[in-house]
Amino acid sequence: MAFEGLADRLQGTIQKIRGKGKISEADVKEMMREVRLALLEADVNFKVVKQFVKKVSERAVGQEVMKSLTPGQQVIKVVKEELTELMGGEQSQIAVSKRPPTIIMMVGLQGAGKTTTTGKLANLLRKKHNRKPLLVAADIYRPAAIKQLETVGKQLDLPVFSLGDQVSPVEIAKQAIEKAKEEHHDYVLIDTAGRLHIDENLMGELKDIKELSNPDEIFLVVDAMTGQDAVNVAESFNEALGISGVVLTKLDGDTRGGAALSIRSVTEKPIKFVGMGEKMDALEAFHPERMASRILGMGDVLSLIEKAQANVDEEKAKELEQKMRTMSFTFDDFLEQLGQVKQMGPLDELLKMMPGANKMKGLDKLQVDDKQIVHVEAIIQSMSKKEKTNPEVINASRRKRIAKGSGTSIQEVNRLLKQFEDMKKMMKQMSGMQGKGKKKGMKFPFM
Ligand SMILES: Nc1nc2c(ncn2[C@@H]2O[C@H](COP(=O)(O)OP(=O)(O)OP(=O)(O)O)[C@@H](O)[C@H]2O)c(=O)[nH]1
Repeated sequence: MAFEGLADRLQGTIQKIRGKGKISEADVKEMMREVRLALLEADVNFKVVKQFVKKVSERAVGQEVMKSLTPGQQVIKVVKEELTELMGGEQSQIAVSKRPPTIIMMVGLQGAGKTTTTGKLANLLRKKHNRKPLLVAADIYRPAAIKQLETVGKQLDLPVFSLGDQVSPVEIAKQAIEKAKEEHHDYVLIDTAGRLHIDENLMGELKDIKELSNPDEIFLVVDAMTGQDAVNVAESFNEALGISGVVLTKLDGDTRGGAALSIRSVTEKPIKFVGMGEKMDALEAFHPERMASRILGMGDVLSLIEKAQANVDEEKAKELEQKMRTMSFTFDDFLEQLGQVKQMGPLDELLKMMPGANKMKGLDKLQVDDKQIVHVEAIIQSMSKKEKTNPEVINASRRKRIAKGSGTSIQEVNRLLKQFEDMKKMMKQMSGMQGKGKKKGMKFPFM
């Protein structure tokens, strides 16, 4: 899991001071020593670490007193705010040209994920922003690169502009932009050549394309797994070409986090998007504050909610809520809820966004098994209508029949019945609590 070591260490440090009613300078010093180590271990640039620790220390010692927080919580708040700031503060938006098409140049070293990201970004622009992007294959040095972009285009059902590998990239860009104007594409995404390392030829060509196409954005794609190398690459590209933002790929891997935390501060250019997997929908806008929460174990609840909103039918959600309140929740509802959760993506990914998730030891190994869900579904489908509505009628012989019918075991049937009972109890507690204004952590009912 990305940021795991950093998250563990920072959360350990925070745990120590969380409840403290008083915090001395020595406490802050001690804490800052651990924060410093945690950041260095996560491969964050040492200058960045130094500045960060200095800022947090100053603010933590000279805290204005807020009544609603304990001193321990105030220090945590400072750490979170500064982490957010370090990653760019506000979420940064993608440019929109006043005179369409908006032109985006995608640059980066080979293997960083440039071509994949170009496809993902076009997909996002179309799906989320209702745009009509044109993809441009301008990497003529690696014939496979053109094919790769064409494959991506086919997969997404998006047009790809290509003139083969005998025409110069500058000419390709020029003609692509003309075509985009004619055909009313509002975004042009130019996939430029990548090399194994930065050299003058590459930069020269990129500068030529930049000069001709006058792009609204130049996105540098870097691989988060390469840590400080990614930061150095960003610095070089920015100096030579001037970039407008960074896309950090492979954040789904177990990167220590150094690149994510250093790039903004070193290059003064924002991280705009993060790649979270190989699939074409695995690109997310980068939210510094959410990322900071995630690192500090406060959970990325907002992203989770957004994901849920994108996938859950609102009408149905309301209906479900009503049922939960009136306690008329049945196994049929449960089945439907399972279906909706499944649409949100693999369960272990969702779980990782929950507050305290990286405290749950072995979550990575746990691999919340989507197969398990299939079993649960099979069990429910083997129940009669009456059993689904009134599970208390399910006696021993019915359990045997259900297990047989669903190809599972009696133990599994028992477990599900028990979980369902527990879940109903929990719902009762929660709906009872709402009136009193108390909060309790939500749990995935069937975990
Ligand atoms: N896990 C994961 N893999 C990714 C991500 N982004 C890209 N990849 C993978 O990284 C590999 C390289 O991606 P490409 O898009 O081919 O790289 P490129 O930078 O275009 O390389 P060139 O075309 O050679 O310049 C591919 O196997 C991608 O599937 C990501 O966010 N997560």
